[in-house]
Amino acid sequence: MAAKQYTEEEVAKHNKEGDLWVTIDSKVYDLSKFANLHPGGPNVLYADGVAGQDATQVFFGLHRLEVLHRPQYARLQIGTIVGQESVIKPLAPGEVSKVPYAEPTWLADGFKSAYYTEGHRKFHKAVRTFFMEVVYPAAIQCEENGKRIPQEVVDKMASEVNMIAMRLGPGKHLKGRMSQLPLLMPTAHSIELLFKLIINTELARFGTRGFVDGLLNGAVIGVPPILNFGSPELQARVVPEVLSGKKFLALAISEAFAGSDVGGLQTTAVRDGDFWVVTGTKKWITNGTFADYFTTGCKTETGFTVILIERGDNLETKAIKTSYSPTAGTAFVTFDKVRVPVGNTLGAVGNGMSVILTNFNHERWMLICTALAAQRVVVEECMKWASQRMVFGKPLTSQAVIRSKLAAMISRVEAAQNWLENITHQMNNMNYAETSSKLAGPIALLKSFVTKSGAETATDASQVFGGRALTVTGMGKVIENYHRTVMFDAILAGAEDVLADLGVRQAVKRMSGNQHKL
Ligand code: HEM
Repeated sequence: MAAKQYTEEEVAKHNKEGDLWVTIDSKVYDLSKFANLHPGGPNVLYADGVAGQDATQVFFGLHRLEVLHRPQYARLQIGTIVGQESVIKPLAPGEVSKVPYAEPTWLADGFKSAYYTEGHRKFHKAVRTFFMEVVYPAAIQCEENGKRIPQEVVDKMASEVNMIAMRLGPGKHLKGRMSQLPLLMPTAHSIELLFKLIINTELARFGTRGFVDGLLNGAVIGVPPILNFGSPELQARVVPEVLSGKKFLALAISEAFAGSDVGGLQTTAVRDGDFWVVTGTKKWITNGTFADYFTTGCKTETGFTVILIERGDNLETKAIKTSYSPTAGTAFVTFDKVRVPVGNTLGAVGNGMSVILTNFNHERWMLICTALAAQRVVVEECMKWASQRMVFGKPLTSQAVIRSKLAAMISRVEAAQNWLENITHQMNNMNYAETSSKLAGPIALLKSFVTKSGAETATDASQVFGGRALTVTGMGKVIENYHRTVMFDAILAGAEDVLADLGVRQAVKRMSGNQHKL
């Protein structure tokens, strides 16, 4: 950090081409050489009120703070203004935002919660710190270059904090791993669903929707059927490889022939002695391009059966171009008479539909967490932007129409957060069977609500940011990524309208019988 101090009068003398200084948030920058390289052009820098002046307000109307922290720009700083202190600071890793509604109330100063304890807060801080320090830099890079999550990040997630195992939530797969979690585990014996909620909401704050799925989501949704329905031998062989980040796994259910209507699946598995012979295709398979295993829904003689298929001869994956980053590894998978040991069957033959359907609750709940967290980040971005953007000499927040959009956005995330915490509390207190019978409907309704409100928030946020919401880099980059990708949440793990309908059908089913009359 440059230590030299200048007075405002000294800075003001450097106000022309070839000799150009500006002050931003009490820091003095020498832009003499940079001016011709400036992406916004040199002339804007020579303007009155900029050259030799305090350009803080105009700067933050056009750039994100992170610009000043990029090494190539940070080194333009030559000193500070005497007697002034910088007031604009990025959050330290693990720190909670002070912007109203940027965090759920349980993290806000002075608010109480019926669900969370001091242990959850400590856990939250550790998870946020880990994600910001270890995973976030990779998220930004991979979202842009489309490559899969780097192996060294996977290794750190697995070996340093057991993040891959923890992302699966409570269960026997955590046994023996606890001792490796001193940094993150508030208590050494259990990890209930609120911890998993915290992990999911933290990783969705990156503003990089493709990478969020690329962060081994395939394993998060594809390993539970192995844990719940696989033989002990299969579990012992496959689960440690995946949870240690040595192998990757994808859930392969949807097809070009069938998406939310899983009854229409056409991939077939035919018995041949001790093997299944699997033939067919799967589409939209997240992490499929780099997966080693596929938890696959197949049509068998007596109904549907879920089978774990290992990559090998006759199994091909092709990347599908989608509107989010290829870092997610979205694939088209072809099985051409793939031979799979019968021991890889998950659950009873013909009982695959219930394996698929029970797994959906867990997948949808996870998606609600990430969709909601991403939506909350949009609220934070809009709160900040509407306060710093000046129009007609006043901040955007002085416009009633903007305040009304903020009101709608805030209300939607707060409503969904409270609903999610309630459902999570119920899940924590119900066994697997009860969750399946009582919560499939509420989870489906909440997912539908969160994704519908996400689309509304994407539209509102784009109006707040204007043209900036349309560019991949710069001020509106988070909003651009959000409105380009918001439909993924509305479609993956069950389309929005189908789920809304499922929620109501489940409720109506619970009213069967004659006892409910007005
Ligand atoms: C340390 C000083 C500055 C640096 C390092 C810097 C850097 C940048 C960068 C990297 C961009 C590309 C967009 C982005 O990534 O956000 C940009 C765009 C721009 N900058 Fe600067 N800038 C500085 C100061 C200023 C100042 C004082 C002005 C005052 C008018 C200005 C006006 C602009 C404009 C008009 C754009 C185009 C914005 C857009 O397309 O939305 N810059 N600048």
